[in-house]
Amino acid sequence: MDFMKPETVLNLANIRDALVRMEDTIIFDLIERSQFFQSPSVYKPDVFPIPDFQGSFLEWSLLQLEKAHSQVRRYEAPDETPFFPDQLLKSFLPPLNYPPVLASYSNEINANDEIMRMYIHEIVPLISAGEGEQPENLGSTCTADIEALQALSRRIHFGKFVAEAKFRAETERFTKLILNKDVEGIEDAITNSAVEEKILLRLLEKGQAYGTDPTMKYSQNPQSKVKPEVLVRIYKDLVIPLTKKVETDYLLRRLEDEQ
Ligand SMILES: O=C(O)C(=O)C[C@]1(C(=O)O)C=C[C@@H](O)C=C1
Repeated sequence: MDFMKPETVLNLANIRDALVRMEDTIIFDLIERSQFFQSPSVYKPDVFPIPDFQGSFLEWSLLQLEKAHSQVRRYEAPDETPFFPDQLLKSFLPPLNYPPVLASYSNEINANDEIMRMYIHEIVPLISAGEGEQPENLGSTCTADIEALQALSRRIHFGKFVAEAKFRAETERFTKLILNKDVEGIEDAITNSAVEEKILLRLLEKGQAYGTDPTMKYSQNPQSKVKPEVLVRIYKDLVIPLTKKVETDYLLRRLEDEQ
């Protein structure tokens, strides 16, 4: 899909292809993070004497990166959602002027606080190499976290494109549901259980393939770095439900643009 060509962005098959590719990035990022211990000091506020900053080492690191990336226009792209939208810097490059494909309020749909909470409290304990601290790996842990968080955020906020494509395909049906503020009805309308099942099955296969050394496949006990069942659980309980929440939050406001 090409963000300069709106028709390619709102094609549900293209969107789903992009989501499939993002699985690979997410799995590899989680595998990368899994070699380190939990290291709670990365996530607790005010553990380190960071000058002029109150918050965790991870928050500080991610903010520095977002400031730098905002200057190379990362957050002008409609598929990138910052964790610190109020603290970005202006780019000295000319603006990109992507043709609008999403509703005018789409930047206000930002699930990154929830993604951060879910990642720290649910995903990190599931995938880390052990509990406790690894002081020599604070930086590597934190950069692995940032990669994983950004990949998860991009995937989950892709729900906006899915929602827009679905709204355009069934405008009348969604208009009724939105006017009735029928959250359950919207959730039902955006759910495609067959697609979800396919994703979970594919994750199981990918987890078995990517997480192991392929030359060891005939050995008795090839070790997965992140257990395939854990990947499935992360998607089933966290990634897909949050994607659906982004879709629903986006759709609930979708008639604002029609007025
Ligand atoms: O592919 C879709 O139709 C989506 O809405 C995306 C997604 C997902 O998160 O992967 C979410 C809800 C559907 O039930 C199926 C899949």
